[in-house]
Parts: sequence; C-alpha cells; structure tokens
Amino acid sequence: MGFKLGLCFNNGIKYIFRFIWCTVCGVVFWRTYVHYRDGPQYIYLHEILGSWLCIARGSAAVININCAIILLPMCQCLLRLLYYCARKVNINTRRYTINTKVFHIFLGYIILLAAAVHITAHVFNAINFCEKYHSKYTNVNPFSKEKTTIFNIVFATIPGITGILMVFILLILFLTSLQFVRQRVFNVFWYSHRLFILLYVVMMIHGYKGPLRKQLNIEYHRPGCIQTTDNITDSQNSTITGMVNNVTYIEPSVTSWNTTCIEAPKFGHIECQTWLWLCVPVLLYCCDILYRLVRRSTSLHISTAKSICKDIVEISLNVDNLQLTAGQYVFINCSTISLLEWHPFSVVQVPTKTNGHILKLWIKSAGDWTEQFTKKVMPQDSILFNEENLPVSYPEVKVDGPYCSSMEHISQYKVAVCIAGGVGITPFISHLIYLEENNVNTEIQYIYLHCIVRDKTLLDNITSIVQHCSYKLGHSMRIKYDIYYTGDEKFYKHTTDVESFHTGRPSFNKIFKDIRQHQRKNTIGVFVCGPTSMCDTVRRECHINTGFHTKFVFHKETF
Ligand SMILES: NC(=O)C1=CN([C@@H]2O[C@H](COP(=O)(O)OP(=O)(O)OC[C@H]3O[C@@H](n4cnc5c(N)ncnc54)[C@H](OP(=O)(O)O)[C@@H]3O)[C@@H](O)[C@H]2O)C=CC1
Repeated sequence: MGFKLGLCFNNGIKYIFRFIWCTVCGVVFWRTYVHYRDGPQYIYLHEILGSWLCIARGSAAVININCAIILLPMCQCLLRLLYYCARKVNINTRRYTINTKVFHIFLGYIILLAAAVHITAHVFNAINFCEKYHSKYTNVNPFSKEKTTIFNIVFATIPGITGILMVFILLILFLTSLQFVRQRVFNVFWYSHRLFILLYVVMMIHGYKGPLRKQLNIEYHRPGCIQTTDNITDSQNSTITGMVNNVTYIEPSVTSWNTTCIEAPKFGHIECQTWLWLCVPVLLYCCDILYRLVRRSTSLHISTAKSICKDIVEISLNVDNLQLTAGQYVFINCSTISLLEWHPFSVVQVPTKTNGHILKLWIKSAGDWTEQFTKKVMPQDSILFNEENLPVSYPEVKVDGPYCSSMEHISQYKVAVCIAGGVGITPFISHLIYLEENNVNTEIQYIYLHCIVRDKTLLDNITSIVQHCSYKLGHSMRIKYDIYYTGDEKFYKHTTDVESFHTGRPSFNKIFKDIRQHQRKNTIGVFVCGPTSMCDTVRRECHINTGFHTKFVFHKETF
C-alpha cells in the first residue's frame, strides 16, 4: 500500500499528464483516420489502399504533433519563464516544469511507435500500389507502369528515399540517447542529437508531391456517379466518348450519391502539411537558442583554481551579471578545448553581493573534456598542490546559465532530506553557504544531510564546510548531518572519531524509517544527487515510506 501511495503521490501528476497526452494523440490519430476513410475526395485512393491509407495518415499526424511538441521541453529559457510563472502553484506540481526532460523522452518513444506504425502502413500501401495497378486507375495510382515493384517505389521515389533516411536518423537518435551511451560517451549523444535538424528538413520534403492523390473535382464527379453516354471530360481535358461501353474509371460502390457524372475524376497530390505543425515550435526553439547564444557569448576569467581532492578541482569566476539561485546549474565552455562542447555543473557558491559576485564550481575529472580542463587549470601531473603553485594564466571560459534544477526547492520545505553521493554534494553546499552568508528567511526548519564519499580528502573538505555552516545556521534551523566513508577503512579510523561519521554505505531503509518517526504529519522534500543506482534506491524508499500523513516528495539531479 505504502509503495503504491508513494508512487501515486510522487508521480500521479506525471502519469495523468501522460495519459492526457496519449488521449490527445489517440484523438488526432482517429480524426485523421476517419477523415481519410470517409472523405469523398479519398474514395478512389481508399479503393486501392484500404485501411492502410488511413493508418499511414493517422500515424503521420501523430508523428507531426509529437515532433512539434518535443522541442518545447528543450526550450530552456521558455521553461524558466514557465517555472517562475508557476511560483504560486504547489511545489509538487511546480517540479514538473523542471523535469521536462522526462516528457521529452516520453514524446520520443511515442514518435518511435508512431513511426513503426507509419512504416508498416506504407509497406502495405506500396504492395497495394503494385498489386492493384489497373489500367483504368491511371491517375489515382501514379505507378502506372505495370512492372512497378516495391523496390522501385521505396528506392526510386522521393517519399521512399526520404523515408529510409528518416528511419536511419530516428534509429541513431534513439540508440545514442540510451542511458548507458549518454553516461559513457556523452559527446556521441550530444552531437548525434543535432541530427534532429536534418530529420525535420527531410520530414518536410518527405510528403512533398508524394504518390498519394486525392480527387479534386468532387462537385463535378461524385464517386459512384452514374456515367452517361454524354461526352465527359477527363483529367487532361481531353474528350472521352462512349462511356457506357468504354469505362475509363471503375466507379466505387458508393450508392448514396445518385448523381450523373459531369467530368471524369481529376486527381492531385495531397498537400504536405508537416511544415504547418513544425513552424511555430521550431521558431520558438530557434529564438530560445539565439537568446542562449547571445547570453553565453561573454568570456570570463577564472580568478582561482584549487584542488578539492585528487579528481575534483574548484574554480572561482568573477561574474557581475549572473543571477543564480542556490541549487541551479550552469553550462561551461572552454574554447581552447572545444568550441562546441558545453558541460553542465551545479554551482557550489552562487554569486552574491556578500561574496563579491564570485561563482564557484567543482569540476570532477570524469571524461575527456573534464580531464583536459583539469590539466589546463592545474597543469602539474599531480593535481594536489598548494596555491603558490597556481598556473600563471588560466584559460578563458564561457558560462551559460542559470538553468533551473529541482535542487532549488530545498528551502521551500519545512523538512528536507538531502542525500549526496561524491561530487553530488555540490547543490547542497550551495544552499548551506547561501543560507549562512545571506541570513535569509526560509521555510526550512530541519535539514537531514547524508553524504556518501569514497575519497578521504573530499570527505575532509565536505566535513569542514558542513560543520561550519551547521554551526552558523544552528540558531535558525536544525541541521543533522551524517557522513559515510566508503573508501579505505584503516585510513579513516586513524583520522576521524566523530559520531556523525560512519563507514560503508548507509541503510536508506533505516534512515527513512527514523525520519518518518520523527517527522509525522509532514510533507518532506527528499533531494538526491549522485550515482543513478543510489537515486533509484532513494526513490524506492520515498515511495515505500509515504503514508497518508507523512509524505516524501522525491527530487533528483544527475547529469
Ligand atoms: N558538479 C558535478 O559534476 C555534479 C555531478 N553530479 C552527479 O553526481 C554523480 C556521482 O558523482 P561521483 O563523485 O562520480 O560519485 P562516485 O561514483 O564517486 O560515488 C560517490 C559515493 O556514492 C556511493 N554510492 C554509489 N552507489 C551507491 C548506492 N547505490 N547506494 C549508496 N551509496 C552509493 C559510492 O560508494 P562506493 O564507494 O561503495 O561505490 C561513493 O561513496 C555523477 O554521476 C553526476 O551525475 C551531481 C551534481 C553535480
């Protein structure tokens, strides 16, 4: 019961929203399906292709609408605006304005599913176009040569070739965005995802003057109309005579229109409307990107760099114009390493008047870019060195931000449980330092901080910051911290003997049970930042321990 209640409480709105979106897609599909099934202008085409025509068009509409909407969750500036507009809404609802990446992924899956249906439908359409070729359907079936094969339709027509190209692009987008690819080779994911631009261009070409044709002259030739011996004009405006004995078109069996044919049916391409769906979101996305490009164009100087532990370096930047909130993150670019690469980092210290507008970031060497960056700001082989050995000049960096994060919400709860793994401590430190430096009034009364660290030097650094802040903030809130050391135990025992220190990983089950006992009838914000497996365990505990009175609201941040 607890797990299901917690799941509903934490994800209820997300699931409701997904359900609504699936319903919208279903309605779009069905309306398009019915339009092509019952529309008099498609009767001749429907005679050849059957329901596959309606399925292909319905799935195309679903692809269009999803391709349009999928860009919006990626408009960071627009989202920030939305987030600030939603300030008055309850916090459990507002966090969805930040977790839009999840909705972006969800839309991606819908596009894949709709694309699979669309491809299948068009394969059958191609078969039908080949098999149901009839000398009398000369205009509605464009593959007028009797020897047309599926191979010809797929590989020798614009819709066929663009369709294959789109399948390849979609596969690349899908495979490179799988979590294990993103985590191991982020650049592969990042660059390959730019292929969406090509996908959109190809999508617009795909339906242009395709083989699907609708009837243009319904008023003069109702399908199923009675042909007379009078002269009627064919689609090329030539005269056809002797219609009774020399039927040019097989009339579909539509009995409701008991009219006489005035003309032969004329057929024309079904207009491609993809651009109509895409133009507004693409425009919004371009504006968002442009704004970000302008915002990120200024180069900044690193004022200091120091080592936090063997693979984490702290850089300080003097930023006058950047307004940040504790818990947010920024993207960093270093042109001497790569002009194109931007990497996200949570801020450790937000620039304020009190600290002289100094922005601090911790950069952990965990990939090509971060390793090169660490070497540039700390050129020695051993990164552990004191401030006198600092390099004379640091590389210039550009900062893009701020970006909203669910870690911002900590000070909006009365009780917050903060769980950090390794460098994931950064957003929590930024809150503690901000609260300590600025003496601001917040909702928060209790902070339970659990920090799990493998590196002894990192542990020492975190401990001194946390001890200092908790001492300074002691008068306004209660901060209970526990630090878990998972590295070499012998080393640990010799150097620390404080009761808040533990060896080995924590038991989250016990932690949550204890908090639940002490914080009855409260809504508790749980914030996790660290390895994915740890976040998953904490999420599960949130669900299990949520009851009717005590609720755990889960928030996480990982890059
Ligand atoms: N500024 C930045 O760069 C930021 C990075 N992050 C995120 O933080 C993440 C972790 O950073 P990193 O320092 O590399 O972390 P580490 O891999 O070094 O792990 C940190 C600690 O977490 C423990 N741990 C791992 N899995 C579990 C688990 N399932 N349950 C309990 N404890 C666990 C580890 O224990 P053990 O030794 O036993 O494995 C270790 O003590 C990154 O993936 C990144 O996304 C977040 C915010 C900011």
